[in-house]
Amino acid sequence: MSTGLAADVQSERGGFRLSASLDVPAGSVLAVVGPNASGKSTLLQLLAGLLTPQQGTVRLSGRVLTDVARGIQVPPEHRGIGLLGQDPLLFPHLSVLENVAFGPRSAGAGRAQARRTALHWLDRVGLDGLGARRPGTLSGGQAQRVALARALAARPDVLLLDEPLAALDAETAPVLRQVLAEQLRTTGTTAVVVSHDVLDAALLADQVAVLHEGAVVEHGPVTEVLDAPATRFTAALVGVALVPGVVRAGGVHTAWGGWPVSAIGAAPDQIPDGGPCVVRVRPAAVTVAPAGENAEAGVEGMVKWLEPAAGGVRVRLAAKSADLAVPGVEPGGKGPDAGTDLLADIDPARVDPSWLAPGARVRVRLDPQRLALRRS
Ligand SMILES: Nc1ncnc2c1ncn2[C@@H]1O[C@H](COP(=O)(O)OP(=O)(O)OP(=O)(O)O)[C@@H](O)[C@H]1O
Repeated sequence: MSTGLAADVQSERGGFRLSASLDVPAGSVLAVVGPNASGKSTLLQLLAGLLTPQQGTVRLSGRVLTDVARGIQVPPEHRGIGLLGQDPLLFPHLSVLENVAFGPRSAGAGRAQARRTALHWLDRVGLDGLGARRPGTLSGGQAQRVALARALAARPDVLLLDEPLAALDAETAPVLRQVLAEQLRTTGTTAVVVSHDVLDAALLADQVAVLHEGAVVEHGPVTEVLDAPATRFTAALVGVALVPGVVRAGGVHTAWGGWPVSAIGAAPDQIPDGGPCVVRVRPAAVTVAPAGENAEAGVEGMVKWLEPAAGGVRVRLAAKSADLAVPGVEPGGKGPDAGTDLLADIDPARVDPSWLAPGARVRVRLDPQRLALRRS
């Protein structure tokens, strides 16, 4: 049966407070994304019934699973909720096949039927032929795949997945992401997927909730939230910079340069003259060159650090000099991506430590056509 999950919970454990309200409509997938220690696993434990909140309720299709005020806490095994945690927790004394057949058997399937179901799921996760092995003989990634097959084979009303692809290598993760996406879609399973990879949210989920320090800071359809992050936390997760600026006399002024409002690709209708604004800058809008090159174009910035990125190197840039500051513009809020830092992607062929290294001064140019503007 397809079901919907609704929770409104407040929890405190070891000095960490979580307060979250979410609604996962029947048959839809919610991605919960956020940095380390933001409370993602805690939230799943509260939904699964492994943890009791200090206050709040959890309901599944109108059935009360948790209601602190009424003293109701349905135990995990009676919730109709399957949890695949970061630790695969396979039964060590059972074979791989028996592990996967466990759910169907518990749900009343006969031995032969449960075996067929288990073989099907082992095949789907690319582990056919390993059914007779014991979990102790598997690699970490293989064990994670068995755990995924076991979770899928049990066909719970709601599936909670905590970083289901984290232990998998770069070749296996996309294959299993696809298996998972297909399974969730074709069975209409209601699911909550925790990840700090926004790709999981983009490919698996309908809705996304962004957690930061135990609070939901953004919640909405995946395409909207990831395309136009409203908070710096979400922007940091999707690799977009939110640069503060001010609109004056039809122009936008930021620490990274100024442009006529009309030149900006996606501009809102009305920002009053003198009004603060936020310019959304994707890495693709940023060009970086050695400091001496094209001195007339762009502004100077400083390389903070470099990291590998898909198809190149991602650079974090700081607007270092004081003369880049825009008078009257608040330099930025709090958080991991506060301030005027930019991200840029550089083709690996152009990466040369003689000009591109932490601390180096570089020339930075933004393409106004690729920027988006909104009120602050
Ligand atoms: N059993 C526990 N007892 C006390 N505090 C805990 C316990 N488990 C987690 N915490 C704390 O709760 C906070 C949130 O942890 P949680 O595991 O929910 O975060 P997360 O977003 O899932 O992180 P990660 O991405 O690193 O898995 C952290 O500060 C953590 O130290």
